[in-house]
Amino acid sequence: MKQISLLGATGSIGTQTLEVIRQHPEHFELVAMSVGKNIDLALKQILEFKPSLVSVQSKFDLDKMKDLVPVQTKLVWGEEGLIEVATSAKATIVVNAVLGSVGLAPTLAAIKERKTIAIANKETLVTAGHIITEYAKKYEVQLLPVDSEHSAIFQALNGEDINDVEKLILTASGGSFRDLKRSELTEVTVDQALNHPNWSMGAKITIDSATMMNKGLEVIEAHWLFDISYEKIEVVLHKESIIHSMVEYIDGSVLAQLGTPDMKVPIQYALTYPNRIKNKGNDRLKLWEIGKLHFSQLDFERYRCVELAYEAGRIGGTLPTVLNAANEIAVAYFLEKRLSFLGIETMIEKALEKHNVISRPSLEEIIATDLETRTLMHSLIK
Ligand SMILES: NC(=O)C1=CN([C@@H]2O[C@H](COP(=O)(O)OP(=O)(O)OC[C@H]3O[C@@H](n4cnc5c(N)ncnc54)[C@H](OP(=O)(O)O)[C@@H]3O)[C@@H](O)[C@H]2O)C=CC1
Ligand SMILES: CC(=O)[C@@H](O)[C@H](O)COP(=O)(O)O
Ligand SMILES: [Mn+2]
Repeated sequence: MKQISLLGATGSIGTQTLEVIRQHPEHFELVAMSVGKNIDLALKQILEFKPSLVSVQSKFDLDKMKDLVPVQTKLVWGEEGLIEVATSAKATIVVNAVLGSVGLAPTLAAIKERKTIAIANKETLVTAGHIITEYAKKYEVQLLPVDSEHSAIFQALNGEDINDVEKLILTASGGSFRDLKRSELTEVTVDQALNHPNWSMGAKITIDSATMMNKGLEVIEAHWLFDISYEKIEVVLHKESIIHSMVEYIDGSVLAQLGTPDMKVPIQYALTYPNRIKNKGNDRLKLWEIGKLHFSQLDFERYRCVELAYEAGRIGGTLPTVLNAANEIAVAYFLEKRLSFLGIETMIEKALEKHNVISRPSLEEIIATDLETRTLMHSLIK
């Protein structure tokens, strides 16, 4: 039995994690969880899973909920609440499915308590990958990828020496606008952007897929998770999202992980690792039904955000922090219809240009850079 603490229980990854737990009560128990603002869903989840600790984003919501939860459920709130959930003494594994760099502090706190981390929250690795991986090494904690591409690579690596790897090949669907030319992107709407061809996900990552910043963030995520240089990370367009990613070894062998686009598969693998258990609920891959798989080379001019992410990753220091924070703010403005689709990358590029990079930044410098970038973005966009 594994005791799970789940950050971001009300989100797309969070609810799918609960589905995996629901399907395997003999293997998993939810002991703690955090939510943001969706307290209606949170209350249902609390009544079903009976975690002993729950964090909500605001004190206001905590006060609204306190008479509605079982007496055994302790309620906490804010960043301290997230940290309390991430470090819950009852948990052995923390699933980080929260959105954005708010996931950084609880992840570090969980590592210090030697919890295994199943990490979906890529923004945390992008903003402070060197600190997370340094802590993980120091406290001998395993970071288990949940992101589909990184789970695929992790499975294809299967413990092989990273020095035997020629390159990692991340697959990219191309997102909602993959059939449009760059000149056709000027008028696209939020609703159109939210219509991902293959995956049903939270709003922010769906927009990231449309700009392909998602793939850029994933390149940086792969760099940190697998300790590999950017020169050895490649992106290939694969519109079916059936091959979730590949590892090319130095002898020319290429190992891929395939499956229907279903996040419950990598979530379950992270929870059962190093073992596998029967997946009771997913659609199995029937290649004869799909018939053909397509691949094409990435055009960096069409997908400018991927280029920006490679540049930020290669330069390193505080630049990935700026990339991530600028992207979080720009996407939020786009979702509020206060910034155009192409405005997202224009604003990110401005923030990157204005930044004086600090190399090997401390945690304090990362936090300060994140905040400064958010402030700058508000002033640039408003
Ligand atoms: N969705 C997917 O299929 C995939 C997602 N990922 C990554 O997983 C992470 C989560 O994505 P996804 O599930 O789509 O996102 P969602 O927006 O669906 O869910 C985000 C979760 O985080 C909570 N949350 C948001 N902001 C805060 C905050 N400031 N404080 C506390 N809690 C907060 C939300 O709470 P509430 O809703 O209650 O406000 C919700 O529970 C992201 O990093 C994403 O890139 C990676 C691969 C695939
Ligand atoms: C499910 C998942 O891992 C997402 O990150 C997905 O990869 C998005 O797809 P694209 O970024 O390839 O459109
Ligand atoms: Mn992914």
